[in-house]
Amino acid sequence: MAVEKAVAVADPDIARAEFRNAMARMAAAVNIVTTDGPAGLAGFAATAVCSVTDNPPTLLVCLNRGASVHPAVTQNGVLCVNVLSEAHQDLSRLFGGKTPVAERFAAAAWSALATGAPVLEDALVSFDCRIVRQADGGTHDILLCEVDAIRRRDNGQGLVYFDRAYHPAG
Ligand SMILES: NC(=O)c1ccc[n+]([C@@H]2O[C@H](COP(=O)([O-])OP(=O)(O)OC[C@H]3O[C@@H](n4cnc5c(N)ncnc54)[C@H](O)[C@@H]3O)[C@@H](O)[C@H]2O)c1
Ligand SMILES: Cc1cc2c(cc1C)N(C[C@H](O)[C@H](O)[C@H](O)COP(=O)(O)O)c1[nH]c(=O)[nH]c(=O)c1N2
Repeated sequence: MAVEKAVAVADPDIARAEFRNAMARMAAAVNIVTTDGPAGLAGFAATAVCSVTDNPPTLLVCLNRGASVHPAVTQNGVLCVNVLSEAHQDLSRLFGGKTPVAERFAAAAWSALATGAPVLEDALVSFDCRIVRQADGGTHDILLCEVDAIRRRDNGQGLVYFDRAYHPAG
């Protein structure tokens, strides 16, 4: 095993950089989180998504307070977590960059389930959610999301983000 350095992270700037380098070594599923409603249509690429409990079915999503999508997501109070397949790398790049909203959504086909948040037609699975609580995570808001509806397909490989690059999960 190659041994790497251990780093103390007292300096905040070094801590941030070292934390990001460390997080780059944590493989994560890639999702597109969408919303629609009175505050408008929006969507962003997200890896900070995980399961909280199955009773009631609940996910958490960490959303940067400075993101352009933040007002739409939090004011609409609904979102859909669309889990991406290996075929969705280009779509993820669109939703993870500074592309205008209309251009992001024009690149794929969408439908809706219970909340009206856009459901990606060929997602591996889509969790249609209501935001039931919002916790303060500093630069990010931690959104606790109860699942109202699920759509799943049983074929296709996942998409993983690791070492700042996309990889097929299988
Ligand atoms: N949780 C997040 O907010 C998050 C996650 C992944 C990527 N991003 C953004 O996507 C862009 C490209 O990311 P990258 O992975 O190629 O390189 P990067 O060096 O910016 O990030 C490396 C890793 O650090 C974590 N990270 C990055 N920014 C973060 C933030 N603001 N808060 C908490 N964790 C963060 C993520 O796990 C990321 O994969 C950057 O602008 C980054 O901020 C944000
Ligand atoms: C692979 C990957 C993963 C994530 C992101 C990016 C990328 C490339 N981004 C950033 C988010 O997608 C980005 O803020 C918006 O899409 C574009 O920024 P604006 O919304 O225009 O500010 C991101 N942002 C966030 O608040 N929570 C997250 O979990 C993630 N995860």
